[in-house]
Amino acid sequence: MTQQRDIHITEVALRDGSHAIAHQYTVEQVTRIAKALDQANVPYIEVSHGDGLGGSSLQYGLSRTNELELIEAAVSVCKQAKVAVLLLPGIGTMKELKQAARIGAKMARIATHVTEADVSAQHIALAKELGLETVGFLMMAHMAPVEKLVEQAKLMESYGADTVYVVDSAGALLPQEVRERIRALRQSVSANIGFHGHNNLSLAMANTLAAIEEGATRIDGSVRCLGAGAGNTQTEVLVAVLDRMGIETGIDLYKMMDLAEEMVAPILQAPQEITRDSLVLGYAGVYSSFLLHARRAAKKFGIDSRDILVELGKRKVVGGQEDMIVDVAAEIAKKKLKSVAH
Ligand SMILES: CC[C@H](O)CC(=O)C(=O)O
Ligand SMILES: [Mn+2]
Repeated sequence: MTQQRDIHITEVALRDGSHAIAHQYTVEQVTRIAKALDQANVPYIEVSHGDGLGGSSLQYGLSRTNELELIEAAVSVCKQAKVAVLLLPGIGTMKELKQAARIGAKMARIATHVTEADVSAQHIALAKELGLETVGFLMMAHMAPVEKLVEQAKLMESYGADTVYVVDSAGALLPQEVRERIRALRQSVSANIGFHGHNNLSLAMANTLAAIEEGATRIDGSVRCLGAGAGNTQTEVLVAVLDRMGIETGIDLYKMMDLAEEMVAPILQAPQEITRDSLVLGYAGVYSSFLLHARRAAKKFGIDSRDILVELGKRKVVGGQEDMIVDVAAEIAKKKLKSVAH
């Protein structure tokens, strides 16, 4: 089934959504959901641990099921969709990327902090060598000025990335800031431009539309918003909105609505919504995937998770520094004890 598409959507519920369910996907769930997404004509379906290939660990959260089994399951039921994998150099390795390609992944998204594109060079080169469609994924895009983002995107393009993404990992960007970033990239790189939003400030949809209006053609969505923090731009809603705008995604809206309601909603222990914690992520500019870790640390030390998140924001902590969450929580608890003693 080929169709002319104005916007190419990558569905991330089976990867970013894994954060929201503490990486507990089963083969059965992934098979059912991937099959339904494929039948709804979604072009790309990302499957990996929430922190990318190799993420299953005590630091990032143990997966219930080996991600290679999940990827294999998705590949086995996709007739037209391409299965994508995410890889953060340092968490995932070349070996895992090769394994993913061997079992049928067709797209690799290589993610780095927005100022560290240089660490993606070898992984992007390997992905191209393996014949994968390759994306450079610049995370925490709110933390760098526009010129820096452009410089880093150019690096990824020079390594061979077909597409470069602006990733609003903290859900902290405002629509005007998204516009500036996408516009600047459009003027400076020839690669496709993509946008990945988080809904911590309830701006994922507005930011996604701003990105599209400025020329982004690769867009991430997640069924029922399933993703870290308050989740991502809701795919089935995005498909409906773009349809109203006369923008073609090639995706069957009713099929998306049905799978969201019947397959994804029942997996969730609680609806994906903007809670006080996820709101603080966007407000303080903290990595969305820190949310569950901060909640656990808050419980352990008997403190408010918002205090941890605000402090992490002040210290500009980035992905890979998850161990800081417990350190910060311990410091806050100590200060609290001292102030009670005085
Ligand atoms: C830890 C990887 C991260 O979840 C990637 C991503 O989706 C983001 O930065 O938003
Ligand atoms: Mn994300």
